[in-house]
Amino acid sequence: MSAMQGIVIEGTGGVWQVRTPDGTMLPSALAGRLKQEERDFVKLAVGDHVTVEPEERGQGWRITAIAPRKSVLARREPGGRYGERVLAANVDQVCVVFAVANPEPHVRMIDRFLVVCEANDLEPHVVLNKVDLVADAAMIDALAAPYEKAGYPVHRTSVKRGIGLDELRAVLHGKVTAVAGPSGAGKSSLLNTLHPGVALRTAEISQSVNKGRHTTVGAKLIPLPDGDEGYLVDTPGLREIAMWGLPAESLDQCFREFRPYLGECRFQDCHHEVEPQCAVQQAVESGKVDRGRYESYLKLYAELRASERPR
Ligand SMILES: Nc1nc2c(ncn2[C@@H]2O[C@H](COP(=O)(O)OP(=O)(O)OP(=O)(O)O)[C@@H](O)[C@H]2O)c(=O)[nH]1
Ligand SMILES: [Zn+2]
Repeated sequence: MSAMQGIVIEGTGGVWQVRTPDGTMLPSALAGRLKQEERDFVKLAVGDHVTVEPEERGQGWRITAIAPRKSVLARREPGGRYGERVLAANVDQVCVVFAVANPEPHVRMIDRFLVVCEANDLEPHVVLNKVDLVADAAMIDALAAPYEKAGYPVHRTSVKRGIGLDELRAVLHGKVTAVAGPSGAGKSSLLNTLHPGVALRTAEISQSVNKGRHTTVGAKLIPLPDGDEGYLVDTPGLREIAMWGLPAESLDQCFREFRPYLGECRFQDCHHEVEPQCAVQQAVESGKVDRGRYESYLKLYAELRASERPR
């Protein structure tokens, strides 16, 4: 047998499960040469695309090459002292799932999570679930509007009535997707309806910017069944990626709809708070940027600044 290509879907105790395109699982160990080259920031992670070769003796496989990553889901350490801890590589997108009712959606929390996605270069999809619980479609449209206006895809779904499920299935198809959202939003129900048998340890979104927990997170990739070629990222702690280490100064970049105005402010180091001739504030005044989104920015900016102050 010769070299094969695959994707790392799980790792425990130095044994990595590499899945080939036909679904075969190859238990593999990192080749000695790669181990030596390995530094904190290039550690093998689930989602890595690798080349494996059969061991000369025995039945195992050796990982002999790691392809360059196109994205990294990482937890930045406060102050950046220990570099990043990579939870998963090559994650394509995040489905941020909220219920339109029961529990009530918390829009500031949606904004917070979109910032986390932007900071990690992950493509967010907003999923508004339980649309069966709100009879007034205009209310749902009002909830979706700021996100649609900012350029995010918004999907309206109901597990109960079977609304929007084909659309969401198409979003997951062929992609590596992380799913996040508050408890009770219907994440498990959605995934189980789309792909029966798929179970995730989904995570609640942390209310606080920097209040992450130092627990160990073993992420896994779950192949979607039925030859779908997509994967779900299973991590019990998406809260771990929070916004640790995100400099307050780069928060404005994480509000996608602000970007056309950045650099247009009078002051180069404008925080878009109270400064005169601020292009972002002007965009809010003229209705080009949603005021609620801007208020989220102000709140998160203040939080990030507070956490940067020396103790
Ligand atoms: N009416 C209605 N109820 C739903 C819908 N989707 C899920 N539910 C219900 O909402 C409750 C919570 O759903 P879960 O799928 O457990 O929510 P979750 O987001 O996985 O929650 P955690 O596991 O706590 O993170 C369950 O009682 C579901 O039956 C929906 O589209 N409409
Ligand atoms: Zn400004």
